Amino acid sequence: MKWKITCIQYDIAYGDPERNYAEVERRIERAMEEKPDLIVLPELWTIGYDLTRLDEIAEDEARRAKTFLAETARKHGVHLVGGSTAKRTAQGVFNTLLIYDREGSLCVEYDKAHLFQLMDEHLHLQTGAEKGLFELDGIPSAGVVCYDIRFPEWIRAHMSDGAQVLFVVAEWPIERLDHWRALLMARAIENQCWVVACNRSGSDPDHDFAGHSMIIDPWGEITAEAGEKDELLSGEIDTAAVAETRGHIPVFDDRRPELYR
Ligand SMILES: NC(=O)CCC(=O)C(=O)O
Repeated sequence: MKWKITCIQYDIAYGDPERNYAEVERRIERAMEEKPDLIVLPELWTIGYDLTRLDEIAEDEARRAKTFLAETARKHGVHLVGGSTAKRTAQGVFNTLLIYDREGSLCVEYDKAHLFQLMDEHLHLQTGAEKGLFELDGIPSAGVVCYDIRFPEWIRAHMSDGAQVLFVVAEWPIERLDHWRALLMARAIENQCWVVACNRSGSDPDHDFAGHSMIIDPWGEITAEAGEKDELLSGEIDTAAVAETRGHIPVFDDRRPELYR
């Protein structure tokens, strides 16, 4: 399967859902001029990291984001890795990644599993406990959120279940740009999978963000990479490269899980 992918890297308005919905709608319209098969949005694109006002700006059961993403996917006939939003539930607020296929059907609702203490997530959010596995056009895929990429065992658990493409949505600060690039490349190389990572650009009151959304092939080569500023980053992936790479160095056959305790 070949997919043309566009990552919408932009400067999320802090704590301002109205502005963000309008901005993302406009940017998706613009991205569609290139007719991608799949569009990716960043982490917490509805509110940014304004976690102290979640009472006001988190969405009950992520209803608004779900309606917007489903309708947008259907209207444009595009798969939407719809970034994440702050989802209010009876158990508290989750940082939730939503993925829709081009018919507007929900493929996966993944709650970020690892909360990033440096950005106070542990004070305001709940941890998820389910994997972000799904299929698009019959391709087994996985989606995770930002800090999750620092946990290779979590990503491996997805890949051992057969995923071939890893989608990462993020708000990753600039001071750890070298970690962002190295971790994404490592996840691609060790799992012999495509990595499609969409970060935000710009700043909020506490952080400057890195941009550098990227697409990495199963050999670990970066095939597309954005700069620091707002950008529509486009690239193509061919999922046949996964079987080729896994056939060349059969890491998954050679694993010795009985040793890894
Ligand atoms: N939003 C996040 O999870 C940020 C993670 C991060 O910056 C890191 O270094 O890890």
